[in-house]
Amino acid sequence: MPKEPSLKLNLSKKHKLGLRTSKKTTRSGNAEISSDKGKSNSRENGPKGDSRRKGRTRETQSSEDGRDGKLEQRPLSFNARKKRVFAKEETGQNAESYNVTEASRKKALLKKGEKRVKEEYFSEAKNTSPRGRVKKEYVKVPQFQGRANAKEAGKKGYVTTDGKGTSFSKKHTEQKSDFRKDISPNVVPPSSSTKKKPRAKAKLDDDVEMTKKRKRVIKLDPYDISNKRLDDGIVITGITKEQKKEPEENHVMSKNAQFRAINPSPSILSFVENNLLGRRRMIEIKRAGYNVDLSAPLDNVPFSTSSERERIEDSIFRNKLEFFAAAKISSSFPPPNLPEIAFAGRSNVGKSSLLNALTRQWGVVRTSDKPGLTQTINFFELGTKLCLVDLPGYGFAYAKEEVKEAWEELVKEYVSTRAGLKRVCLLIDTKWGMKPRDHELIDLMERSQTKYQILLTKTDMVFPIDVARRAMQIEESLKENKSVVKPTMMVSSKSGAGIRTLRTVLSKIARVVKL
Ligand SMILES: Nc1nc2c(ncn2[C@@H]2O[C@H](COP(=O)(O)OP(=O)(O)OP(=O)(O)O)[C@@H](O)[C@H]2O)c(=O)[nH]1
Ligand SMILES: [Mg+2]
Repeated sequence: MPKEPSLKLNLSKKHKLGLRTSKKTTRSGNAEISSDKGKSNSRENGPKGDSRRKGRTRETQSSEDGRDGKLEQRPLSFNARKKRVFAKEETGQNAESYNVTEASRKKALLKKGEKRVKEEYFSEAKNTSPRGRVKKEYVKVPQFQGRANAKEAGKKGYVTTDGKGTSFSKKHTEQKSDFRKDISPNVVPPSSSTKKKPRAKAKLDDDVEMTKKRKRVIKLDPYDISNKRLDDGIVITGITKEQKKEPEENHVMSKNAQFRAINPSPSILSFVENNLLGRRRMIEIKRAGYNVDLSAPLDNVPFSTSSERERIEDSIFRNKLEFFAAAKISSSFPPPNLPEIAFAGRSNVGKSSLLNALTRQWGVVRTSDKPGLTQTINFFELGTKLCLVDLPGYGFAYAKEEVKEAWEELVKEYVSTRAGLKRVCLLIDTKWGMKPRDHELIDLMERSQTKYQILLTKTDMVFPIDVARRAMQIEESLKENKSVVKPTMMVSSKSGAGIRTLRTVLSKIARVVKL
């Protein structure tokens, strides 16, 4: 504090000296620029360069301090530089503390477009401001604005070190004009700075609010559905979760709405009810007289004894189911000695399970919950009357693309060329309905005039009304087809629903057909 009056005196003297002093400082400024140029590379080369820079900063300061011999020598820190930005821009008194000599020297340095010059310029501002009271008064409020300016400067390429950058020179032109204002004692009255303060404070408040908001957004995990605030529609990167989902949901909703709008025919509805198709409660099945302790309980005669249940109504299906051939290529197909009924459909739709359920010989045909288990065309004899053929599935399967394509080609060849093939049961998952691959196969069978019948599977997975709707939907879509055999069958290998009816339909084929 005692140094302050002497410093002011010194500055005013230099102000009067004017041109002579400025010439001197300009020369010294140039000399420093050239020395800086020599060091600029070393600055970029890691800690060694940094230590040199620090050393240089000390030297520069000490030489300048030597001029007035009053300021403390110490290395520049990043924070110190930032603070000095405010000291220069916002504080009138600080500006006054600049002398003209220093101003003209800085002007010359800034023209050279050196980043280092900027650093020094701010360091000078720090050094020329008396430590203590002044700093406390003026640094406090504008600090934020100064930081913002520093950030802005960074964005605009303020720190371009090539000396040619336009953004750099632009910024320095602004700095120059600001600097002139600062050195003029009339331009920055203390009242003007106090007028600016509320605005600065408002901006500061806004900034703080913005920072808070931003922080809140970052804290939210967009994939955390447990976070209720997300469901409330808080903006995440400009789009709410609800907005994001809207088109997709609309699409799904419209499909669902279409499905729900289907009115099944009375015959389909009564078939579903008579066969207890669809998802049913255990108590309902019990009340209807079925023995729920048995596998596939609905493949049963209601209120029957055990012996009655074991007696399959159609004699053909009482025969033993025997595997006799597997084919990976069409040349390995066995000779068509028996009428054949093939089971086709997408992978995992329940083809193999249905063969077991029809014959009540669980385990003869291998099944799996992993799509793609059946990879060859498997031929099963049912006595001497009928041949059941289990085809590999198409669509999604755990197999290589080329392998799946080969299966598909094999299936297509079989259904379109096989002599002795009397019917293809095309299995469709009730829940998912028909898919493009199913339509492909249907088109092929239409072209080759192969008789096919649609079988809805896994009916125990959906509500009875939806079983009826699906059957209605498929019948409507295949109204024009010639090779399709009606009605659409509905079954569940698990509950046994619809199995007895299917047996009756299929055994008729064996009886009617003669090879
Ligand atoms: N809930 C229910 N599950 C079934 C039904 N039929 C079959 N499944 C299950 O569906 C899965 C696939 O059955 P699979 O008979 O192996 O199906 P697939 O059509 O032969 O499959 P690929 O051989 O891969 O073409 C198995 O886990 C079965 O238990 C059914 O009617 N209801
Ligand atoms: Mg299978």
